[in-house]
Order: sequence, then C-alpha cells, then structure tokens
Amino acid sequence: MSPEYPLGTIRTEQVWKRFKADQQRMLLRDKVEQLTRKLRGGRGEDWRWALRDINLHIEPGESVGLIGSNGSGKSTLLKMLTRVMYPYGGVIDVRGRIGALIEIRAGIHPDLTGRENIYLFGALLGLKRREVASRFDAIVEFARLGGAIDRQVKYYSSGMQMRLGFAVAAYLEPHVLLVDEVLAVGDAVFQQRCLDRMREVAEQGTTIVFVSHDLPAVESICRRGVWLEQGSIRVDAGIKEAMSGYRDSIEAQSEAGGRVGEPLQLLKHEIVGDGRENLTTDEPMTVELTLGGDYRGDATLHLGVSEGTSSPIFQISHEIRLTGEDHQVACMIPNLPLPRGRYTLWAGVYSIGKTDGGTLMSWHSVGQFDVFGPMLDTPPRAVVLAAPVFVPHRWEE
Ligand SMILES: Nc1ncnc2c1ncn2[C@@H]1O[C@H](COP(=O)(O)OP(=O)(O)OP(=O)(O)O)[C@@H](O)[C@H]1O
Repeated sequence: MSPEYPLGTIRTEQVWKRFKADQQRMLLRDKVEQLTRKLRGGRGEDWRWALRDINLHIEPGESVGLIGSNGSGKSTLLKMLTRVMYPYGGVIDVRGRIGALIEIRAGIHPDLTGRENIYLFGALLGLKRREVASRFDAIVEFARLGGAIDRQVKYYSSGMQMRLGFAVAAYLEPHVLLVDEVLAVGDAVFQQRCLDRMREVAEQGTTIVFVSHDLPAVESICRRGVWLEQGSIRVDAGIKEAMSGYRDSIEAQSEAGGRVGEPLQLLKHEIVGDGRENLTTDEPMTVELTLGGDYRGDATLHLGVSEGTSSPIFQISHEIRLTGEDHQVACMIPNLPLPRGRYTLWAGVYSIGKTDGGTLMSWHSVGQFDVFGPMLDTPPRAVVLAAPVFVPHRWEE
C-alpha cells in the first residue's frame, strides 16, 4: 500500500481465503467424491472458500459492523485483519496499532500475571513502558480485576480473561479496534460497559470493526454495515440499510422453512385492532388464526411477536383441541405493549401427549403488522434495549 493512507485505514483488495474441508465433518458423499477425484488422477483435496473477493475500504474513525449468518466468513475476515491468518490471494493492509479481541485467550499468556500481560501487550503494540503505565490503572479498573492483577492469568475465570483482554485492547489506544463475538461471555452490565467504551473510542477517532449476532448492539455502535453471505459481501451500506436487508433475509428463510408435509397448516391469519381498525399502542389487538389438517388431539399453540429479528419480544401460548376439521382460534391482547413500528407475528403448534408429543406446525414467521402510536424514548448512548416494549406510565413532579 502506498504510504499516503492515514493511520486507522483498513483496505482489502480482492481477498480470497480457502480452507481444507474439515475431515471429521466430511459427509460420506464428499468422501466418495474426493476418492473418485484421486482415482482419476486429481489432487484429491477438497477446498472450501471461506471468503471470496473481499474489497473493503474503511476510513480512519469509521465504525463498521460485520453481520451475516453462521459460517459466512466474519471471524475469518477479522482474523486476517489481525494477521492471525493470511489470505490465499489478495492484499490486506491495516495501518497503525491494532487492538483486537477476537478470541477470549488470544494474545493473553496464561503463565504471565495480568500486570505482565498488560505490559507485554503494550510493548507488542509499540508503546513505551511509560505510556502503558499511564493507562495501567484505567485498565485494571475497567476489568475489575483488583488484587488478581498480580496472579497468573491461568487462574482467571473466562469472564476475567475476557475483561482483561477487552480492557487491554480498548485502553491501549489502538488506531484500529477489532472485536468479535466474545463480549457475550461477560455479564449484561459488563457488556454495556464494553459497548460504552467502544462508543468512546469511536468518538476519539479509532476505527472499529465489530462482529456480533447481537444486532441491536451492532446497531448502537456502528454507522456502516457489511453483510457477508457465503464468503462474499452482499451489502456494504449504512448500518440501517444493511441490517434491514439482513433481517428481511432471516425472515424470508424462516418463512420458506420446510413446513410442507407437517400435520397442520396455517390457512388464514388476521391481525386487527379495536373495531378492526389500525393497531395502536396500548389499545387492543386481536390475532385470528385458521388451522387446517386432519390431526386430532390436544395441542399447544404458541404465538410470538418480534421486531424484525428472529427473537420474539413476547410469546404467549394456549391449549387447543383439534378435531380433524378446520380450527379457528382468536387471541385478544387488551393493551398492546408495543411502540410505533413494524413487527412480525410468529406461530407454532406442538402436540401434547405421552406417545405422540411433537411438532404439528413448526415455529415460523406468519406475517408482518404495523403499530401506530408513540415512538420509544431514546435511551442514553450505548444502552441497548433487548426489546422495544411500551410501558404505560405517568410522570409526576
Ligand atoms: N480453521 C479452519 N479450518 C477449516 N475451516 C474453517 C476454519 N475456520 C473457518 N472455517 C470455515 O470457514 C467458513 C467461515 O467461517 P467463519 O468462522 O469465518 O464464519 P462466521 O461468519 O464467523 O461464523 P459464526 O457466526 O458462526 O462465528 C466456515 O465454513 C468455517 O467452517
């Protein structure tokens, strides 16, 4: 790369990465194919592309969320940015000091104490001892390690190791901060503090690349979203646009989920408000369903509501008796606890019984609906709401 790119720049040009298929997880069919290739004089090796032609230009100070389903290549890309792995082809250049938390134990030496690890890491980043010393207290304080700082890291719990790893990565003032899923190891309060710290370092001009399946957390930190699908960049856009495309694709996949051949089908559904009008926050909502199928017996019907993603905000259940005829059932919620927005309704039916308990209609998204009413109040920075529930309330002073 030419030296004119400033510190904090990340550039990847036509990056490809492949792995040998995991021998242990290889299906018999793959094995037969591999042997056939060998017999025909081929190399007999089975490669899978984990990343295909990745071109990313990230400017200093940008905060980028890498999203995508399991196995789409997010961690592999992050590992290559930290130079833990090298590409098969293409060029990767990350300018400046890199702080990375990509695996709980990455970069942490178990035989050294927490203190020694902090100084070692600082030295590896090219910081002077004095520079590390001036940040030392902040690291220990953030990681809540107290007296354990002079204990060997091998005696730390995984939560303590993660806290040390994050504090070191985020407080030694890297030009680029790379964070993978690992935050999930910490408790909810610590996760909030990490998100808050990431926001702070972003504001100070550090470039951030954040990988997580916790979409609200990614949305609260990142301005730009890169959605990876089967090793390729599917969308590289503003975080809202990238998220909404990714969420739609999760929903489409679950709607397309193989329900053909199940004993029950959802023939009709309707979601209506009071007097069959629009749905409004804190007003009634009625869900009417017609189930078809010749199953006879007792079953549990589950309904759920999610906001875009596949994790419902709430879920309610009801026992029903199926007679083999079309079955109509309605559920009324007197005070809809949802603020203004677009939501997805989910449904599933499972039989009750000693001998034949099982899936009659698997859990899947049924349709979307809009709620009119107040917007949710904006929380303070880096506070991630697990779900947007409207709580009726009144203030007095
Ligand atoms: N060391 C490895 N050896 C063989 N295959 C690997 C290796 N690391 C990753 N892969 C494969 O590369 C692909 C991409 O994996 P990667 O872990 O980067 O995906 P991911 O998007 O981070 O997934 P997740 O969300 O589950 O963490 C997967 O098919 C995975 O099985």
